[in-house]
Amino acid sequence: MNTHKSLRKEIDRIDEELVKLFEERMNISVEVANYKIANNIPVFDEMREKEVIEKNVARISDSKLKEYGEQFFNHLMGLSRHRQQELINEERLSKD
Ligand SMILES: C=C(O[C@@H]1C=C(C(=O)O)C=C[C@H]1O)C(=O)O
Repeated sequence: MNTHKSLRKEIDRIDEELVKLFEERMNISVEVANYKIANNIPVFDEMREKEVIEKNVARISDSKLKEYGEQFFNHLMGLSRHRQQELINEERLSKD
């Protein structure tokens, strides 16, 4: 197999793991949304998001990747918040 092909195979293997973890994380976020709905808690928690970024960026060993890691987590949490808001909106509509 040529190098490009074999590297893409490695990326495919990593993506497969990422997708599982992404789905798992988003499903937990849905559970958090249900807790927030039941307890009337806002979706966005700035302090928690700062903690998540700080903790995880510190885990990245390559200093050149830290900025990318920060963006990755910002995007990930943005999607998580978006999904939570979608559920909250659906819940509100179902009560109208
Ligand atoms: C999942 C939560 O909701 C939001 C999304 C977060 C995340 O995806 O990690 C973190 C904080 C909140 O802004 C939470 O409050 O824990």
